[in-house]
Amino acid sequence: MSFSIVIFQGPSASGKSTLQARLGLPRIVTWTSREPRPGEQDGREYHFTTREQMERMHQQGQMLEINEYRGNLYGTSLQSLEQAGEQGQARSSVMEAQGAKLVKQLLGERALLIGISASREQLERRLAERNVSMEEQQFRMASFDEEMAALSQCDLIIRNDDGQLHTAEAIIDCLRAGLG
Ligand SMILES: Nc1nc2c(ncn2[C@@H]2O[C@H](COP(=O)(O)OP(=O)(O)O)[C@@H](O)[C@H]2O)c(=O)[nH]1
Ligand SMILES: Nc1ncnc2c1ncn2[C@@H]1O[C@H](COP(=O)(O)OP(=O)(O)O)[C@@H](O)[C@H]1O
Repeated sequence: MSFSIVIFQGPSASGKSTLQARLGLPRIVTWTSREPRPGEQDGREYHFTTREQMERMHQQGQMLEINEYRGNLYGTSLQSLEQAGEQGQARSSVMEAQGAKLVKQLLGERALLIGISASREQLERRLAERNVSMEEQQFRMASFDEEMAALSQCDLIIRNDDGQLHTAEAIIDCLRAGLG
């Protein structure tokens, strides 16, 4: 069996982007209506756009999935899915739980859902170390319980607690060898 898409899900700061980069598959750049954060570039972290534009794209059938998360829309366009890599090559994406569930329903066994977990205390500390404001930290932690509960829908859950990064990376390296 071969996977078309590998999706990382889990709470904020659990290490989804870090492990996605480690996997090394072409990354799908998704769309969001949220404001870019300092240092983020349009077309690199996300395609930044308006809520109206995303809703229009959705109505026109251009989106694989679209979901509201913490007050903003996030979604994967069919075009960005096609553009991410060569035909037949698996791609990777990071999604919140509802979107990941939808893609799994749509693509079935062609989608591999990898959940990343870590404790609440550790995630709060990681966010604090990233110079995120207190308000933003609370905002991002608001979905912690929901994201942790939704790990049960994953095909595989990788623990990425403090001190576990090497093990988590070693698991990803095994997957990379298998996907290559
Ligand atoms: N459903 C869905 N979720 C997405 C998509 N792109 C990003 N996300 C998720 O939206 C959530 C919020 O992302 P972001 O605003 O970057 O904040 P952070 O990951 O908490 O720092 C994360 O769980 C992302 O993985 C997408 O195309 N569809
Ligand atoms: N096992 C770990 N122990 C300590 N810090 C980690 C670990 N894994 C990731 N980090 C750090 O936590 C922060 C959040 O990681 P990131 O991959 O951006 O998370 P996410 O994409 O889930 O929001 C980064 O600064 C990253 O270097």
